Amino acid sequence: MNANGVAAVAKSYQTFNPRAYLQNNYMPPRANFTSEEFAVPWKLRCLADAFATGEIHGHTIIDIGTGPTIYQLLSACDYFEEIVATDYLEVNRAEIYSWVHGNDSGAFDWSPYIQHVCRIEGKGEPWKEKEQKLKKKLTKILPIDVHQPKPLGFVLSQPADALVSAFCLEAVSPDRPSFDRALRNVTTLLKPGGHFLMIGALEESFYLAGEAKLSVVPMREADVKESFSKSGYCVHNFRSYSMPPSLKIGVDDVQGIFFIHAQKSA
Ligand SMILES: C[S@@+](CC[C@H](N)C(=O)[O-])C[C@H]1O[C@@H](n2cnc3c(N)ncnc32)[C@H](O)[C@@H]1O
Ligand SMILES: O=S(=O)(c1ccc2c(c1)CN[C@@H](CF)C2)N1CCSCC1
Repeated sequence: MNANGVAAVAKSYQTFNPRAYLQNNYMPPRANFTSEEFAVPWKLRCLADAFATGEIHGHTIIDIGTGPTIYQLLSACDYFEEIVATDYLEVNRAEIYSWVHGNDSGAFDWSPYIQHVCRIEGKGEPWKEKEQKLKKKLTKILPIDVHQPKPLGFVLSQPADALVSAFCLEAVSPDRPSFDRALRNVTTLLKPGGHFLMIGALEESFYLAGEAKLSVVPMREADVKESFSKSGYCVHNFRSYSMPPSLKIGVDDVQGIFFIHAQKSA
């Protein structure tokens, strides 16, 4: 284990600013919904399409490295009874808590995302209904460390039916072996035969979140597929998106995004 590298990552996250991170990635102009050619609609479409297959359902889904965002949970709402958010930082867990339980004052406004997902899911669901449904199902907001063999400690009594994760493992792993170990660690949280939906960065080496400059292990498509295969997954779907120059504004050096739908061997 690259203990020094993991410790350096943990130190770098101590200055992570959730609001700056949200500003950099989830607010206009970067967060553009006007066309499916943009990154955010692409991500939401990948998740909506995966859940629309009906293959991914059960009682509990765990989001690995939730951060201060909830967009990655919107299409899971109709397929799970319980949604568990997790993050390493208390400041991020507090952002999620504020959105779920707060009176909307000060919490981040996810309504454009909720409205977009209701539109592309095509069920005619009022966005306020989806918002309330997610808030009701998001029952746990837990500390996590993907570099620990038991990332959630001894909190959960049984493995989850599914996992979802967005921009986490590559953003917290100092190198490829650490990424592979982290994937193996979080896989212990998933039941055999369970599904894992992951969105992540391609060929990214850094990103900014306020004062924090975070290192990212650059991943290529082949690296992602190899990691999942080595962790005992069957890859059902892999899609990638190339970042247009207009979306490269200096807050990171991401070149593209990947979406992978993989199933843990039974
Ligand atoms: C790039 S952010 C991703 C946030 C969100 N999922 C998204 O889609 O934007 C990476 C997240 O990983 C969290 N993190 C940092 N170290 C971690 C660790 N050792 N284990 C799990 N999560 C960690 C950070 O606090 C941060 O919220
Ligand atoms: O949804 S994104 O693809 C996105 C969203 C979040 C992140 C990245 C990219 C890349 N850096 C990650 C650091 F880990 C965080 N997006 C990038 C283009 S503009 C809107 C936001």
